[in-house]
Amino acid sequence: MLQPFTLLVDENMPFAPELLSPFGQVITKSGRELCADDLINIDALMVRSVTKVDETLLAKANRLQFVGTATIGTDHIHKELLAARGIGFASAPGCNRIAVGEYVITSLLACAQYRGEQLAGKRLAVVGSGNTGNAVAQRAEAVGMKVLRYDPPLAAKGQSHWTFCQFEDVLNADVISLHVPLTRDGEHATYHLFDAEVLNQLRPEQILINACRGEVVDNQALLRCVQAKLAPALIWDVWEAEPNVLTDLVPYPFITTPHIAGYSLDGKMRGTQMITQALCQHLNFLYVDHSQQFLPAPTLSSIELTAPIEQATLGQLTQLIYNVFADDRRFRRDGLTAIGFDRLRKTYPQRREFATLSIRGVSDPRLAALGFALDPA
Ligand SMILES: NC(=O)C1=CN([C@@H]2O[C@H](COP(=O)(O)OP(=O)(O)OC[C@H]3O[C@@H](n4cnc5c(N)ncnc54)[C@H](O)[C@@H]3O)[C@@H](O)[C@H]2O)C=CC1
Ligand SMILES: O=C(O)C(=O)[C@H](O)COP(=O)(O)O
Repeated sequence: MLQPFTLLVDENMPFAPELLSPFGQVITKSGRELCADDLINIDALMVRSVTKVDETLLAKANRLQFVGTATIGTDHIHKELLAARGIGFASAPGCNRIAVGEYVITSLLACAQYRGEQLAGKRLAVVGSGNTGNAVAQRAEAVGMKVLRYDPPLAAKGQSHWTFCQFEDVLNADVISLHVPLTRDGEHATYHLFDAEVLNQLRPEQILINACRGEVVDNQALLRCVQAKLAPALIWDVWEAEPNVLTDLVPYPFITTPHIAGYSLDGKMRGTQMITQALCQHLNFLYVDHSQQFLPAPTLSSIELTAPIEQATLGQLTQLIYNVFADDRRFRRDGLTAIGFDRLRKTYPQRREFATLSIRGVSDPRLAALGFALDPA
């Protein structure tokens, strides 16, 4: 008897059943709990970052022909293994870049307001000038910051129009925002790129943001710095060894969250849509994009501004759409155990991107650069 095409999908992948059911039977399961037996008679596997796709997971995969991850990062995927076994693979580059940009700028504006500082004129160093780093750079420039880019692999290619800075310049920037993939080998490995030696050169007046991967910063070394009151202000979304966070470090950041910087509903939808499209290509099917019809209308879609825009106004606007302090509170209260951490991510409230808010009454280009929609009426 002909077996139906069967897809195994992480249950924490919004809109996956809607988009993937035309291909065959969709089975959903907790991505953290997937094991080799689950892969028996599975044709396509769709994961998120919490599933390690390696020899162990694929040990009994007798029919697997495609793996998709609805994420930007791919450090959880043994890509060489997939290639060696002739299994197609796709990730979702850039899917949640806007969400990361919005997380960083919202947190940064809040931090600056709290410290009574103006961001305009300050230097922000983006470490990793790819999709998320550039989303942050665009928003930082929108609020008047001077952006420095540090990206040796890209600089070595010599094809970019950016000017790149040295690591020393990064260490002297007012704000340092990390946006590199987690890599453990090679000349530009990022594992503990910010180790004790680097962290010890930073100062409390600075702000250090990690919204890429926890292992890029030595968390124990960072803890020693904060305990010695020598660390920069921290905006902290990712942790070494998630979902087991270094709880001693949690009280210190200005804002801290359970790896949700990229968790806009729009970004998650883009991730699902991109791997659906890639599966279509793999199967030589014609792809028609129906994804937008599943996104709900935003709760707040329009607002009128009546006064000139100051930094405080920008901060208020960003928090109107993205309440980062609510994420921070929930994490500190409920996210410090592995179960709590995963539960917060699984039950993450609906968060929309700034583009869903249309602003009337002013035509300030900063608003468009931050991602808001401008209504000329
Ligand atoms: N917290 C969250 O929710 C999210 C985290 N991420 C993480 O952020 C990472 C970056 O994402 P994208 O910007 O979209 O990736 P990307 O691939 O577009 O850009 C990464 C850039 O980092 C550069 N790079 C690599 N090694 C470097 C090094 N040693 N020093 C400086 N630059 C280096 C690369 O040349 C590249 O230009 C992802 O790999 C993922 O792990 C991504 C999305 C959401
Ligand atoms: O896209 C990435 O890379 C990320 O870090 C995702 O936002 C992580 O989300 P999950 O896959 O862990 O749900």
